Amino acid sequence: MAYLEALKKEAAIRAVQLAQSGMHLGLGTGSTAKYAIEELGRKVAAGELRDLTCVATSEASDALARSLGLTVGPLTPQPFDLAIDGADEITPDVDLIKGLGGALVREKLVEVQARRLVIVADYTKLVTRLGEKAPLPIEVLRFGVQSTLERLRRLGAVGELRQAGSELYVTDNGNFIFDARFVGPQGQGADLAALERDLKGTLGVVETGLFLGLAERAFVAAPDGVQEVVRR
Ligand SMILES: O=C[C@H](O)[C@H](O)[C@H](O)COP(=O)(O)O
Repeated sequence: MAYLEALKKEAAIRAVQLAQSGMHLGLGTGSTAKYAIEELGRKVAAGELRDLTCVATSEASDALARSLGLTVGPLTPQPFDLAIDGADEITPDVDLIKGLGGALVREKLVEVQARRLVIVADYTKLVTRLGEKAPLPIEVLRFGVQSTLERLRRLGAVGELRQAGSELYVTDNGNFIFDARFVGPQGQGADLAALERDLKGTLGVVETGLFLGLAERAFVAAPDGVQEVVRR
């Protein structure tokens, strides 16, 4: 475990090398993005980076960044320079599943506005096809959730509402997360862009953890070094 943590940190440090003084940055969420925020904090404290402004993708990342002296503000409509975030699955085209940390909605809101979205991860996140290892997190409204789940089941989704101990997990936005796998025509090999459209068109669905065509590259740390996976 400690070894994987070292790899995650190594990937994060590589990505933070892309940050320059004066940039407006998107801060990701999760155990790997945390290392990137810590490295940004370290560089700001050491005077290696100046005049950064940041927007965070979760309450946790916002609090961490502020505790390290980073300037964090709200998401405004202007595009920004660089977002650094983790992922749960990464394909060779840098398509992603995100959201096992529960932050998928704010991550997507922030990261669609980034000129560059750079992913940081360890090698266990690499897959050939999305859905190989991870479920697809789908954020759903609490109101009428069983009706929403029924609509999702009709699209071929099977899964569970995420738990946090004995309670249902609640996102920063006050919603639930359905961790879905897909059977039937929407299963392995499905047209993921079409699946995304179907899911987004489902009443009660707020957002999905499919991040297709958004990331520019991923820094993926493996025992033999950090590999860069670049979108083709
Ligand atoms: O909602 C959480 C995010 O999408 C995370 O970036 C993702 O789950 C990866 O997290 P970790 O780096 O902890 O594996």
